[in-house]
Amino acid sequence: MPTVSFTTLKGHPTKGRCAVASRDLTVGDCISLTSPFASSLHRSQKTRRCSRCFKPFSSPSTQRLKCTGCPANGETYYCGRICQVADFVTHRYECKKKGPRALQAAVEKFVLTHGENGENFPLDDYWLLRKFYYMAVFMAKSDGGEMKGLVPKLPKKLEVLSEHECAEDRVLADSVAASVSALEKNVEESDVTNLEEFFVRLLSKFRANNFGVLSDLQNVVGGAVFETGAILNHSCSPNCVLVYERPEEEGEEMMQKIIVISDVKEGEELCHSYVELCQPTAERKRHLKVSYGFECSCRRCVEDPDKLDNRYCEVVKNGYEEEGVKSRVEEALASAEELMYGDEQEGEEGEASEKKEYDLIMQALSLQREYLGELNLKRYKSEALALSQSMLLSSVPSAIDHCQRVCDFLNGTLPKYHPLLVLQMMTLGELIQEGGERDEDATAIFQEVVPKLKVLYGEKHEYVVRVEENLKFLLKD
Ligand SMILES: C[S@@+](CC[C@H](N)C(=O)[O-])C[C@H]1O[C@@H](n2cnc3c(N)ncnc32)[C@H](O)[C@@H]1O
Repeated sequence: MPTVSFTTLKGHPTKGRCAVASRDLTVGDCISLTSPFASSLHRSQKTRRCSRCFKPFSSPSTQRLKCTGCPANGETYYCGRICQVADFVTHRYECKKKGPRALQAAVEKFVLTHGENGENFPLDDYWLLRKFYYMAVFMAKSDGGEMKGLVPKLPKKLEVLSEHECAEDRVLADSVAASVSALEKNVEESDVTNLEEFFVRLLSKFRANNFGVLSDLQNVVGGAVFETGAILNHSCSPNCVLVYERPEEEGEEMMQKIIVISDVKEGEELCHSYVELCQPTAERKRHLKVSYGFECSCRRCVEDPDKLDNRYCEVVKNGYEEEGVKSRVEEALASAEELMYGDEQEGEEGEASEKKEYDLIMQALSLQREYLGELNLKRYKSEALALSQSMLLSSVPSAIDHCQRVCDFLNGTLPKYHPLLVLQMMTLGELIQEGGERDEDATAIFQEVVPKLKVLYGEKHEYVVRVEENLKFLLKD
């Protein structure tokens, strides 16, 4: 059941509405647990997860129901009958056989207006926008059967959310309106007169209010609109984080959980971060302006000019640019990337090629470690790349070294309860345990990580169980 606790809605002079704590809150308090208003799985995940609840399939070919009406390029799978039936409310509009035949053509036309393969358009956003629209249609219909005045009938909470408009939205709205109008003609009579205007508003609401749904490992697997989550404003030093709970029982929905990560006094505003926090102030501000239409005036951006900005580009030894070190670093990294992502090369494969990639990254990294500061973003990126490569190569000592440095970076830049930091620390503990030489260090890390994992993912989550078992094993020795 959706729950919202300990929050009151207030007006804010510059941000529109805001959510404030209605009592003192402490780390770990959950202020909201809600299912999505509309959601859409990313195309890359279509065969791997249930399209309604996003639960991963244990293996690609088993335990999943395929929608027989969907075209080959738009496969839709469900974890079971309950999810399939529940999703039909909106899926019937997008599914070729059961829905309008004009849709496929409309989508294709739409995609073609954005590059040959739709590469200029975030297609996953479009699928979610459509779901959002169909859900709004469904709500409007069940609320009186009229399409007329659909905008005021959008979910009430979203209706009053602040909107921003940008030229990009207008162009996009034009195309969406064209494809949906093709769709409408074939489905049902529509009273929506000015589709373009309608979609500018819909897009503005959508852009400012949709969320990337993250897997437990912090990869984006889909998008969704959550009415409660959408009420929280942004801060670059947030007191809340969002995590997504995957359903346990068949038919349950994926839930967005909002968790308090620092103590909050009654009356204080509750915020989460809309953007990646490990980036310089100017970058965060630019992203917020472009994607959400506001000038960030949070404490970190204004009152406390970011002390991290200098450290993100810190050079600790002279000559990085002048003596050509920078270009040597860039060359080595470009060659590594060419090997990793370029066309398949003849010759070495598998481990030999991975070793070569790793050596090139290390060539760059040894120079970066000598010349750049510990929180320098470029150095951090190479360190993270070297970590994945060393894990591919099953080289535990190198992986421990890189992982430790990545954790040090995240520790210096993220809030203590940030999922990325906590998960990276869990990995570090596991690598050290696997290395077998520093059990006390692994024990100390796990002891620090368990309470944080519990705060973020709950007492019974598989990560908590796993780390507690590791701890038990280490303490037994
Ligand atoms: C998801 S909504 C948040 C709730 C919104 N304030 C409302 O009135 O319902 C996102 C929008 O809120 C506003 N907003 C959020 N955080 C802000 C901030 N730190 N400063 C200024 N405006 C902000 C922007 O208009 C943004 O597009």
